[in-house]
Order: sequence, then C-alpha cells, then structure tokens
Amino acid sequence: MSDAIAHKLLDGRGIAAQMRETIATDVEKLKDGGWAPKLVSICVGDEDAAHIYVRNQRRAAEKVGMAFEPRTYPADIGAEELLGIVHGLNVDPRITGVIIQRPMPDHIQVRDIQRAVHPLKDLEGMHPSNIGDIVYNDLRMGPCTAVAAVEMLKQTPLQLEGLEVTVIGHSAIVGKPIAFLLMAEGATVNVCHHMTRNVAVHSRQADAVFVAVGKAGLVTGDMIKPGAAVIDIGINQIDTPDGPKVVGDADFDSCAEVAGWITPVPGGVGPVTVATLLRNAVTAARLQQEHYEMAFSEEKPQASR
Ligand SMILES: NC(=O)C1=CN([C@@H]2O[C@H](COP(=O)(O)OP(=O)(O)OC[C@H]3O[C@@H](n4cnc5c(N)ncnc54)[C@H](OP(=O)(O)O)[C@@H]3O)[C@@H](O)[C@H]2O)C=CC1
Ligand SMILES: Nc1nc(=O)c2c([nH]1)NC[C@@H]1CN(c3ccc(C(=O)N[C@@H](CCC(=O)O)C(=O)O)cc3)C=[N+]21
Repeated sequence: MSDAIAHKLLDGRGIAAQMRETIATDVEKLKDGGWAPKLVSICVGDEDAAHIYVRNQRRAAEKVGMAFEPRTYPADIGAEELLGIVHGLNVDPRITGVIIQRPMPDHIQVRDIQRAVHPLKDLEGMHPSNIGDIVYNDLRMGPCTAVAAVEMLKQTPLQLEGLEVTVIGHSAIVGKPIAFLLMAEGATVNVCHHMTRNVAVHSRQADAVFVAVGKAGLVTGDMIKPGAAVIDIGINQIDTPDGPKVVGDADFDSCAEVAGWITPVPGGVGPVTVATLLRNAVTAARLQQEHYEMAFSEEKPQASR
C-alpha cells in the first residue's frame, strides 16, 4: 500500500484498543463493587459473519477482563424455546448483558427475540424502548455498529454540522440508526436502499458515505466525491485464489484513490463495533447496579401522610 493511501486509513484497531483501556478500568471498578459484568452471546445456526463477530467478542472480552459466555443453538430450535432461554437470562442476576446474533433462521422473527431481552440487559439497544429513544437523541446503549461507524467519521477533521452524508443500506440495526445518529449531530442525511434509482447520484454529492449492504464491491471510486470520507461497514467473506478473505462493501483500491479518508476491512468499523458492545456491557451492569441500589436502599422516601 502506498504512503498516500496509508495516510487516509481510519484505524479501527487503534481506536478499539484505546476504548478497551477505559473499559478494562470500568470492569475492574464494577468487580470491586460486586457487579462483575457478564455477557452472554447467542447464535442460532451457523453463519460466517456471526462466527467472526463472536470470535472477536470473546477475544476482546478476555482483554478487558469481562466474563463471556458464547451459546450456539441448533438452527431448528423453536421460537418458544429460545424465548424461554432469554427469559431465563433476564432473571439470572449473574448475567448482566445479552446479545442476539443475526441473522436468525427464517422460522424465528429476530424482532420477537430482541424484544424479549430485558431493556437493561439489551447490549445492542434493539429492544423497542431502547431503539425508540434514538429519535429523542437519548442513547444510553446505542446499536453498536451504528455508534461505531459514526465514531469512525468523528476521527476525521470533518465537522458533522451541516455535513452532506449519504447512507447506503437502511436496516433497522445499522443503516437507520446511523441516519438518526448523524441527524442528531446536525448532518444532512440521504438514505439509499435497494429501490433507490441511482445510488451513485447521491453518493457522489456526499462529503461522507456510509455503506452497510452486504455486497462486496458495491461502492466504487467513481461513486465517491474526491476527498470524501468512506465508512465501510460491510463484512463479506469472499473466495480468492489465496483462500477465503474478508472484504467490505466498498471496492477498496478504487475508493481509496479518490477518498480523503477510508475505513479498511478488516481493521475498520469491525473492531470498534466489538469495543462498543463491551462498553454497552459496562453501561448495562452500571444501570442494573443503580436500579438494585435504588430498590433496596435504606433511605426510601417517606410516604407523605
Ligand atoms: N462491521 C460491523 O460491525 C458490522 C457489519 N455488518 C455487515 O454490514 C452489512 C449490512 O448488514 P445489515 O444492515 O445487517 O444487512 P441487511 O441485509 O439487514 O440490510 C442490507 C440493506 O442494504 C440494502 N440494499 C440491498 N441491496 C442494495 C443495493 N443494491 N443498493 C443499495 N442498498 C441496498 C437493503 O435495502 P432493502 O431493505 O430496501 O432491500 C437493506 O437496507 C453486512 O455485510 C453485514 O455483515 C453488520 C453488522 C455489524
Ligand atoms: N445482532 C447482530 N449485531 C451485529 O452487529 C452483527 C450480527 N448480529 N451478526 C453478524 C454481523 C457481523 N458483525 C461483525 C462485527 C465485527 C466484526 C469484526 O470484528 N471484524 C474484524 C475482524 C475480521 C476478521 O477477524 O477477519 C475486522 O473487521 O477487522 C466482524 C463482523 C456484526 N454483526
């Protein structure tokens, strides 16, 4: 890679390492107070993208001293059984956080499972009461990938106020929350999806382009305004003559040539997503501690006579 391109890279691994330092200290404090966070990560069936995510969750949790329990259930598990498992985690005081990996097999509505996770244990902020707060710009636990992607843009000197941004992909977990987070920061946001007539018309006018679709090579350099930031959220496993490889949704070489900043895949948004999940796990444990202490406090307000 040329020096000119290397200078444009937004280094997700470095940002994640910094985040983990603060998280490790927070975990230590929680442990001292008797509220050691413990994260349970649930997968149903066998999905490459989820495997990579869970592998990196485990590694990162180890680094910050957080207890981590991955659970994989067979693809034919019933929705009722899975709901029962989630309810069990909700009432288990040793478990302070839960993440449900997507995608789920077709017979399970992922939304139903996300809604079953207690809002104080909902590490991805996907319970309706948590995701709903995003329209009020109130984010105690925001959707990890969206928060991480916006964090990457904040690493550039670009001012978000008034920035023209195009978001490609509008899933409930990534594209839509990104659009809301950016609006809260004062950006002018354009959201594209599979019915958008001409994505390039929108991406070419943007100062920053976010792409979260799941199609390798979807965004090419001719779709990017010179000097713009490219935040690539896609994680795609492709086969190459040298074996399987992880790439994003942007065609890296052509985009890096024209962009002012670009997130590599791997090494971009992914590691920051994982660190954001752990930060949410700390927040969740703290919230549960606060709720517990409030409920069992000696100094209950006196009932008025
Ligand atoms: N880096 C990270 O931390 C994470 C990465 N990912 C990756 O991000 C990618 C997207 O994930 P996710 O949002 O969950 O995926 P979804 O499949 O849920 O959503 C994809 C979105 O892309 C839109 N889309 C499909 N085709 C086009 C097209 N040709 N042009 C424009 N938009 C299109 C779809 O629109 P419509 O609904 O209208 O069809 C949909 O909104 C995946 O590669 C995933 O692995 C996901 C989470 C975390
Ligand atoms: N409910 C839910 N939320 C998600 O956020 C979610 C999900 N389900 N299902 C799967 C996808 C995919 N995903 C990844 C996140 C980080 C990396 C990651 O850490 N990648 C590293 C390492 C890549 C590697 O090890 O090869 C990187 O990009 O540098 C990968 C993939 C989250 N997803």
